[in-house]
Amino acid sequence: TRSTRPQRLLKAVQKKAIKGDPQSVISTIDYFCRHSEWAMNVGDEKGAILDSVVCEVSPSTALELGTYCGYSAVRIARLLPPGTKLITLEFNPDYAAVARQIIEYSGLQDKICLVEGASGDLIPKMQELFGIKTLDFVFLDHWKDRYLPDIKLLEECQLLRKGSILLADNVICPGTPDYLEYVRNSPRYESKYFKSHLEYTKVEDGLEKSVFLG
Ligand SMILES: O=C(NCCCOCn1ccc2cnccc21)c1cc(-c2ccc(F)cc2)cc(O)c1O
Ligand SMILES: [Mg+2]
Repeated sequence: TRSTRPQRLLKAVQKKAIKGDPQSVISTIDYFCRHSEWAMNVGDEKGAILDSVVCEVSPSTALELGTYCGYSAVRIARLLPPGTKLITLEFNPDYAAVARQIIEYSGLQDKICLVEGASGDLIPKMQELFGIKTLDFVFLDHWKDRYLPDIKLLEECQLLRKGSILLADNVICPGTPDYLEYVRNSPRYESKYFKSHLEYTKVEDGLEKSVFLG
């Protein structure tokens, strides 16, 4: 049967990228998605904003919801200080299988812990599974209708502390209206919108950065 888009993206990485070089994996994926087949990676334009927030936060504990093919996991992990790990959660086993191989190809497998499952199931178990108390940084890039319930769950599970940073992809396209309304109006968050474009297109999209105030 026909290969899947993630499998074709993986093949392009294995053919064109330099093994062990995260930047070449990132550039190869961006080239493939711009010139061969669009795919829902955060992309180069929003990726640069993601990079700047990760560098600013320099997190000791980081969570990504929505791995897909591992593009943003590689972007984040390449910037993490030594000894820190990114936990990334993927619901779709086929996406996870491709992401593992792309992460390994980039040489960042020791900085990334990929977990398969649903956010609603994993979040309550994070402290016991990973021996963490709170999260310094969360990148939301999974089902858009799960952003709001999941940050409420992060609050309930005491996984956020004063100063924890949430960065949400796709707040315009496909859009996360209930999440935006909440973080922009809740006294417990200070929010800022970074205007950009949907990956590899001219369509407006953006990232919302929200600081938990405790
Ligand atoms: O849908 C998107 N992402 C989500 C994937 C499933 O995530 C499922 N998923 C991953 C962990 C996880 C954990 N728990 C539950 C569900 C969980 C997504 C979609 C678009 C997009 C924009 C315009 C279009 F015309 C078509 C698509 C762009 C993006 O940047 C996206 O991120
Ligand atoms: Mg996205």
